[in-house]
Amino acid sequence: MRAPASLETKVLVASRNAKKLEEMRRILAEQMTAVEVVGLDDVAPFEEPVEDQPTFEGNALLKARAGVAATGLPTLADDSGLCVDALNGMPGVLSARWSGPPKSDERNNELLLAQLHDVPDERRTAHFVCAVAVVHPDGREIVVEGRMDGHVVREVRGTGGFGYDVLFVAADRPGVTTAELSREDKDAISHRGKALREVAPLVAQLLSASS
Ligand SMILES: O=P(O)(O)OP(=O)(O)OP(=O)(O)OC[C@H]1O[C@@H](n2cnc3c(O)ncnc32)[C@H](O)[C@@H]1O
Ligand SMILES: [Mg+2]
Repeated sequence: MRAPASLETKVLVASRNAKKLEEMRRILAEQMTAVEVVGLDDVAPFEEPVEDQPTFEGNALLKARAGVAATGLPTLADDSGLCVDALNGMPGVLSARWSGPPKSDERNNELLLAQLHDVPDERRTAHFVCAVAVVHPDGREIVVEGRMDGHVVREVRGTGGFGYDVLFVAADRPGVTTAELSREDKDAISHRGKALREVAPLVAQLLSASS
């Protein structure tokens, strides 16, 4: 027998990226007031999967399934990245580790700038993608994707956000990088904001509906 919905309001958010997790917690808190979000630091350590899938969806599912298997909690995971048209969609799923280990946003940004050095302004278009996977212990799974279009600028600007935000200008907010937006404004237009706002009501349904 399944537990009543009232006992099933904890959701594990499986991310090791503190700044991403902060965005996820903030957006989810607005959308799902009755749900308690726990992080990987709040549960017993477990072996986390290698993100070796060719798609954001595949990696998000890997991370969410591993969380459920280890904790028994409904688990939500985000796999995201920047897809640059002049680089045939790269770094894409490799965004976090584009410049090799250990993960470094600063080196990733330096490498991206170097790779785009000779690319003229009109061909510096790019978009962020965020796939959010939610996996329930009973096997039900949901994946949604959000996207934010824009372009890559020529020098880093701003102190907010994380990752490639210092180099990315969203089409919806011309003239400033997404690292120069307020947290709320980034959430309003971001790939992550879009995906999480779409998935939140589905999570509520998943937690309350009997299978
Ligand atoms: O897998 P987890 O543990 O969640 O943390 P991670 O940082 O490795 O996350 P991903 O594998 O999903 O890789 C996402 C990378 O894409 C970039 N990225 C994703 N969303 C971004 C955003 O909103 N702003 C800037 N860069 C972003 C950034 O380099 C992230 O490290
Ligand atoms: Mg990762």
